[in-house]
Amino acid sequence: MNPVLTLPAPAKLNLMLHILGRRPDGYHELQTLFQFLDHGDELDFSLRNDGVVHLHTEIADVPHDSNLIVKAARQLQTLTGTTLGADIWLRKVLPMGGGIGGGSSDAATTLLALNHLWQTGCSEDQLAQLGLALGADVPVFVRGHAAFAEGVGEKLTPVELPEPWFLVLVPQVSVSTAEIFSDPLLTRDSAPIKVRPVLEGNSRNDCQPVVERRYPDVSNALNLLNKFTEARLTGTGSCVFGAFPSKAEADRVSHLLADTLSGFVAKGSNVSMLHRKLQSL
Ligand SMILES: C[C@@](CO)(OP(=O)(O)O)[C@H](O)COP(=O)(O)OP(=O)(O)OC[C@H]1O[C@@H](n2ccc(N)nc2=O)[C@H](O)[C@@H]1O
Ligand SMILES: Nc1ncnc2c1ncn2[C@@H]1O[C@H](COP(=O)(O)OP(=O)(O)O)[C@@H](O)[C@H]1O
Repeated sequence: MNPVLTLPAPAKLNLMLHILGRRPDGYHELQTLFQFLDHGDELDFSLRNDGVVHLHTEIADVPHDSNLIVKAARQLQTLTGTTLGADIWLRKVLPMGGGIGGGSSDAATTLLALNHLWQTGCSEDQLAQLGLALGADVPVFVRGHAAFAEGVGEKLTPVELPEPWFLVLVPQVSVSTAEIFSDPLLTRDSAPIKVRPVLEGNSRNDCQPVVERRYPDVSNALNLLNKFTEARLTGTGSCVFGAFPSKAEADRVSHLLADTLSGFVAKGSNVSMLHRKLQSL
């Protein structure tokens, strides 16, 4: 048995999300602030010499070849022409369709892991570009630093943010990103804003009113969390989050809400735990 490389795939939060307009291809121009959480999936990678990419873990409603992990691996094979393959296992922790980027993070971890295992020598720029074709959120996970993102999420300016503890509530609904971006009532004309006012807290999530209207469970979660701290939607949801000064305080509120809503407590981090682990290899 070949040695196994085990790496994390952390979640992200969109601390704010403004929609500036719609491009001719239908995609929306955004401004968003990404921070990572010390909480996520975990993947195991083992080298194969026959070029086969085999993900051994099935996830509900996602066929093997549509899984972003498999797609990422194959894209890297195509780009580099390597004849190597991999066996991959996934421990799925992050809720799907939750706006915390699980699929995108799995894809980014796969690109970085296999570039390392296959010794394909791609630069971070090349991997971020490859990742963008898989999803708008993949590049920030490849870069691994908290960032102010523009364009569709690919123009990244690294930022240093406070690293509070977050309580993330997980309403039991999966929100389709495409459905929210096609809603006629979505705000699409927010004025561009500079990083500084964003860091001073002058922001919101433009998707939130549309998601709240369509998903009462999300609206309930926001109302409940708002009783304790300012609550906000991440991405297109369904997850909502609030910041706390300590783990003890976040845990306390989590326990108070536990009968009504599931969730988890995790620390915000400006350097993703994937990159911290890679630096130690
Ligand atoms: C909104 C964000 C914010 O971080 O996160 P999530 O809530 O999905 O995690 C992302 O931009 C989501 O990125 P991602 O989840 O990769 O979206 P994609 O698969 O690329 O796009 C799904 C669909 O959403 C719409 N879409 C997505 C991104 C964007 N900037 N404009 C869009 O109009 C398009 O209709 C697209 O077909
Ligand atoms: N490895 C993966 N993990 C999660 N979802 C995946 C994966 N590969 C493909 N998908 C698909 O991507 C969709 C969005 O996944 P996810 O990243 O978890 O949500 P979000 O973009 O809301 O944060 C899923 O509903 C699923 O159909």
